[in-house]
Amino acid sequence: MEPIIVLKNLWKSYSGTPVLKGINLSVMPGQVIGYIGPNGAGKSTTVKILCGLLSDFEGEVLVAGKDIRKEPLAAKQKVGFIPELAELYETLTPHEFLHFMAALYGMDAQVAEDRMAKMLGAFGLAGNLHQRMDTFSKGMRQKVLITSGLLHNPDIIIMDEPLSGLDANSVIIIKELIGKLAAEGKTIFYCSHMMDVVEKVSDRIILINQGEVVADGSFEELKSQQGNQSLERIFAQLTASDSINQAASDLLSAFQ
Ligand SMILES: Nc1ncnc2c1ncn2[C@@H]1O[C@H](COP(=O)(O)OP(=O)(O)OP(=O)(O)O)[C@@H](O)[C@H]1O
Repeated sequence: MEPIIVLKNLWKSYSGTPVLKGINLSVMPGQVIGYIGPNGAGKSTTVKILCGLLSDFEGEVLVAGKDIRKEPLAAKQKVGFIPELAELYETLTPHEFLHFMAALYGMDAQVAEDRMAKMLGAFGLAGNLHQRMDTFSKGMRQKVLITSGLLHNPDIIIMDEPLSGLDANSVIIIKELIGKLAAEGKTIFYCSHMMDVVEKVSDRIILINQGEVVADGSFEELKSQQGNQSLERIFAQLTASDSINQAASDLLSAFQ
């Protein structure tokens, strides 16, 4: 089996400052990757490159066997992106917005219609299909974004903090959905700071720090390497430059 995502010696700089420093990764179809790292580690930059939103990088990126720079449209057809925050066209209804997205992907309108009805129904939004999204709560918007990322049935699903704003029941639905999508052979690239969720849903965890991979393996493998700790502890051990307790005290001292 061929890897579905390949990053070869990926470097990316902003104004001459490198933020990704030679990332190498091979992801096999059906894997659920938990891509984690501290603020500013380079997660969103990696995701933007994978989605074809940034092209001024060095190295090679293959998505579903396509070079993302040479064949961006063919690669993007295979990818569904669920961002944490996105510009939704708020004056549209989910029905209008999702049909617009479906048309961009060249989907059959009836297939899109049936899928959006089922997906929004599963999220409890069946009654909101024709309501303008400027009246929606954060969680309702997030459910529309998730639907939009999955509507064209992509082989690769890239999620950047997809649970942001979702209530507890919806979080459970998404966690279950990730497992079911992977069982169908979909590849999930899941970026998050929610360590408990990453621990549960991922079968491979990649930890980056300052633009470099510092750990790569299943949760069990990371635990055996790092001394049987929670993912939160492993994360802190591999990425915190200063004591976390000290940082909390320093923050508090600002009020004294
Ligand atoms: N458009 C930009 N111009 C300049 N610097 C940028 C730009 N976007 C990101 N950076 C810098 O690149 C580094 C990596 O940012 P990135 O957004 O990829 O991190 P991240 O791991 O997603 O962080 P977070 O967890 O906070 O979302 C940071 O130092 C950030 O300041």
